[in-house]
Amino acid sequence: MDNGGTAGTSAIEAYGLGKRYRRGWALQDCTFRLPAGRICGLVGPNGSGKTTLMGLVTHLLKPTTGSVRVFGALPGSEEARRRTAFLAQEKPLFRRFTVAETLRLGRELNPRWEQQTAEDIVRAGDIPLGARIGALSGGQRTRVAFALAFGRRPDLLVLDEPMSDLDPLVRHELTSVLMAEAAEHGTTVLMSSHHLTDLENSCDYLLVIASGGVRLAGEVDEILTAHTLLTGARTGRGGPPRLDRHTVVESRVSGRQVTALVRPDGPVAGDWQADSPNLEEVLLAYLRSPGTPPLVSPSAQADPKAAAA
Ligand SMILES: Nc1ncnc2c1ncn2[C@@H]1O[C@H](COP(=O)(O)OP(=O)(O)OP(=O)(O)O)[C@@H](O)[C@H]1O
Repeated sequence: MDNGGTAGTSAIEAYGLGKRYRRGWALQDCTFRLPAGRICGLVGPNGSGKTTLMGLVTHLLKPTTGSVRVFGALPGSEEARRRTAFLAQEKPLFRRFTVAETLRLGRELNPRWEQQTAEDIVRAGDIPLGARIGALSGGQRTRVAFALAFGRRPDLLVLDEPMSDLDPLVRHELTSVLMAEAAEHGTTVLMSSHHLTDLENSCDYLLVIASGGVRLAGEVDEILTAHTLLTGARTGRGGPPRLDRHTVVESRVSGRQVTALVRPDGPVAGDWQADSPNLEEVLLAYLRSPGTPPLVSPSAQADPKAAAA
């Protein structure tokens, strides 16, 4: 992958980041690092602060506590604005504009605009440039919004549930567009979604937030290999021994069978069948078990100096 000379650098570095509204905290003590060039899924229950975090990264919101940097710059700075594109859930496009007029506006507003990239994305969806935005389907509108975002040639693309209103086929197709464009240009993507299978198919990095901050952060492969799915019998001779040594993320009993997702600390003894979990199993276990100690892999650990530089 071409990282555009950004390999090893941080796209986002957040330290103790928090946002409080009158009614209370929307995001608290959020500390993580997103290395440049990654496609990162942002996961959390409703109301856990995903949109708030994206607002802080894109300078739509100001933090109450802590700090955040985008490629080392303050989100409100000229550099961070130039390098960041944000696609909000509502995808604000002018319904009366044609697709061509929409792209022309993108060109006029953005010095780094790449007309060819934007047009290619639109054409690949067989959308006529003369069509009015208001006459497009939801999937076609999302494609035009993607074209606008990628046409800006951002180094960081922030997407708030970009596929939420699309059917599975269009979601699958636009996920491929997103991955191909990001890989070609070395774009870092931070994308919130509740579709865990979509994330499994597109993301190589993961950030899970829930009340109280970051629950999981790091490379998908690292996160998966840190966990084991154990299955054993609940009672009787040879039943599975206790798992005290290990971090038990979640343990469920179904009939006489026990299933446990654990972060093993050394070999697991006893009468367990051990399997590798998939990403959906890990994510669901963490979302259901907010008390589990967080797992932040070394590449996702923020440096307080870099986050506040
Ligand atoms: N402008 C605001 N004023 C007051 N409270 C707000 C505001 N925006 C968000 N909140 C509150 O902050 C919390 C986090 O909201 P946020 O939209 O960031 O969550 P989310 O994870 O994106 O949720 P969802 O998955 O439902 O989109 C919620 O309790 C929400 O009610």
